[in-house]
Amino acid sequence: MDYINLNYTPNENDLLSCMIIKGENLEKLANEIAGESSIGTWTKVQTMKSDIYEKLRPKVYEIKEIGEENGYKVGLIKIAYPLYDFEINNMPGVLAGIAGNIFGMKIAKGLRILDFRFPEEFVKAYKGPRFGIEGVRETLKIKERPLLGTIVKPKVGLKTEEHAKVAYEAWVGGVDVVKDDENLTSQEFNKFEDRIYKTLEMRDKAEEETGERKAYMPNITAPYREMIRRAEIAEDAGSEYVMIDVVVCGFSAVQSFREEDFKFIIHAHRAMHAAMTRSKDFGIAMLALAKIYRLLGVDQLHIGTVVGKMEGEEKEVKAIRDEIVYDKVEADNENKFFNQEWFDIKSVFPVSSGGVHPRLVPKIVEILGKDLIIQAGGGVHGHPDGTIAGAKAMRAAIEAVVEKKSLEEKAEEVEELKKALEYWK
Ligand SMILES: O=C(O)[C@H](O)COP(=O)(O)O
Ligand SMILES: [Mg+2]
Repeated sequence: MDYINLNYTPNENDLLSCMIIKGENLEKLANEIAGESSIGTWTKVQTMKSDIYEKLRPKVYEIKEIGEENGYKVGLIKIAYPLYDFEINNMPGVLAGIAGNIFGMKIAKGLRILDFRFPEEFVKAYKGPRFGIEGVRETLKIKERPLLGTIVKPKVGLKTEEHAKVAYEAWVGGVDVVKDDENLTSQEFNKFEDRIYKTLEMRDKAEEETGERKAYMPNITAPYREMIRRAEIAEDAGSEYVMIDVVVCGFSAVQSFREEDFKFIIHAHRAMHAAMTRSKDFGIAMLALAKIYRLLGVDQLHIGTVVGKMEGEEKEVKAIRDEIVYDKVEADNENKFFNQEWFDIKSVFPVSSGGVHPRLVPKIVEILGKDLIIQAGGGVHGHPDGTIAGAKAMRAAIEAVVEKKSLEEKAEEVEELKKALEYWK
């Protein structure tokens, strides 16, 4: 079987995949990757028919040697798969092919998927976000400025009443959205059912007192049926949002959840993504995952901060932002390897979270723009004067950006910001 065809020009209906591979012989490796991810195996099989080969075989249409590492060749390859290979609206099934067995092949000394190009028919088979940036802004009645979020801290341990009180303080201090942390689910000390009602009660109180829209993002991460049960509780309690740890819950759960009848804004936390995205040798780039989550239909997705505590370089994080925000994305051959059209699929609100505090806000907005949800956990609840002061300081930092003032200038007006700037150098 030969899947190499360097003269092939991808058809607009092909699903394309781009990856960096490492091995002794790039052609041989690319050929095996193409086969293993579609119709091939390690040997010729008597059951293969010529029409299967004709209709379903992928084509490796680009192989570019880009270097050498530990005696192995490193190359960038592109593969085109005919859509006929797939059940197109079954994301787990599709990934079992194009991002399945191939990572474990002995012959591959490195294999990192950088990008996919999803063709029109494929894109249109998915729901995409229900709300997108526009819908979220409309719900929260915030037109232009970045949204301010916080994560209740400590991550786990607060009792339900304490959790609701911290949320309340964050809201009245100026936070728009309060979320559970990724590892808070329904522990003994803070049961989901109690937490959601008590926290939403506090949301209502904060809305009344501030005259602003406030929202809570309860984490419904759990085995799927329990996730649904918790979503029903969230619906009953009057939450606009649910939060899902999308990587650990899995592609099947995320796709299914979006296909349910709920009308929630879905906040996607990406806990565990780095197990797939961080290694330069093996894995899948966050950009490729982000495109998948946009198709599946999350409304908000953590993409990184560049300047905060989590790994993620400026160009990469910006490229991820482009892929989830814009309708048409052009390849830059550095992080984005394909032009991608999103047709009617809505945008996803990018979320910058992890190690954020007021001093970092101007830089984050400079890099990623105003269509952003800026979240700070430690950067709110770590303020020397507590949560309300921390929320005020973060909100003032966002206002400074909007008003085109320096943080120092704004700090002259807002004592809490001044203190935060002194505390977090
Ligand atoms: O879930 C998150 O995004 C993190 O918990 C952020 O927390 P931090 O602002 O304290 O880093
Ligand atoms: Mg967290």
